[in-house]
Amino acid sequence: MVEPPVPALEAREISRRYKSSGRGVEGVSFSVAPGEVFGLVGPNGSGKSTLLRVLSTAIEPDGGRFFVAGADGIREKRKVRARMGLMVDRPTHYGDLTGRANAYFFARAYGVEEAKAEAVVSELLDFFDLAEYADDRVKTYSYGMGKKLALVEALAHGPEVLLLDEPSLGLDYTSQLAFQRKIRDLSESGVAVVLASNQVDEVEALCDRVAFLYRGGVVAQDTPEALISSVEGVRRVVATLRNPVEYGPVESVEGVQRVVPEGRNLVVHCDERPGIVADVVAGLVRSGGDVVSLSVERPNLEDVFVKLTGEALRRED
Ligand SMILES: Nc1ncnc2c1ncn2[C@@H]1O[C@H](COP(=O)(O)OP(=O)(O)OP(=O)(O)O)[C@@H](O)[C@H]1O
Repeated sequence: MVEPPVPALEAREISRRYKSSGRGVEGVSFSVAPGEVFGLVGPNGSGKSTLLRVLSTAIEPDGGRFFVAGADGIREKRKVRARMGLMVDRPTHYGDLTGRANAYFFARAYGVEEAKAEAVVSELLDFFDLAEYADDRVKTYSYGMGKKLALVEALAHGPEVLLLDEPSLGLDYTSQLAFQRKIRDLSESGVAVVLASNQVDEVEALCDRVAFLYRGGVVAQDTPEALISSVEGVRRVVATLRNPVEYGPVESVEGVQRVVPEGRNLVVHCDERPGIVADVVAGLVRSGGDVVSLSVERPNLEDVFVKLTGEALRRED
């Protein structure tokens, strides 16, 4: 009989609650195959970072187990750590050292031998357009440069599993493209990637499967296509307004599920029914909105999340 392939990462019923807040994650299970890109999507506070902290062995779960290429995440921490690369959403560095030195020390700490560490770090710094700044002190780096350096560090030892927390948030357009290219290359070479992100366009573009996290638990898990096809009857109306408005009248339009402000846009998640777009526009006008442009878009993962939970992925800050 052929043995089923060993998952690159397997989480079984992971729970971790913070004593002070009583919040965290509860009973989270998923499995990621070698070469698979797996998205973790959920609003602020849904438990993405906590889950990644557990899976990276930074904190122990209260319950459940996890395995990295078969190695037990609780009993075989060293083995698991060596196989994993982690990028946290707020990376910290030694500000007085150069970017190159930071990344080099990281690689050496993972046991990469000197010459190889130097070569790999240079290659990655180059890939992420950091070569020019490689010998500047990190305290002079911008936020985006710090994020790119954290990516270099997560990748330098050649991990089998990559855990990335909001990796492309704060990256400029070119850097986001470089990041996506790198993820595709790594996946082709068999690296499993867990991508915690609320950039739904990027998640749809990169991820083979996605789990939605909500209040510490997984509420749905499937391919982006399957998830989106579950909201066929949903429309996404995006209105650009000249000025921000109180949009209560739009929310009370029949069939409107949720209105989410995004910069100068109002994104209206609504059911598909005859006349709904006209009614949304009327609601915008009643709100005092001066509509600059309006588009009706196909549903995306954000609409799926709204449908499942009644809440938006991104809240107003
Ligand atoms: N150190 C902590 N002590 C107490 N509660 C915490 C701690 N860290 C996180 N929490 C709580 O645990 C829950 C999950 O937080 P977590 O940071 O994992 O969410 P997240 O999905 O990563 O959010 P974000 O998108 O904002 O990073 C939240 O309700 C949060 O308030």
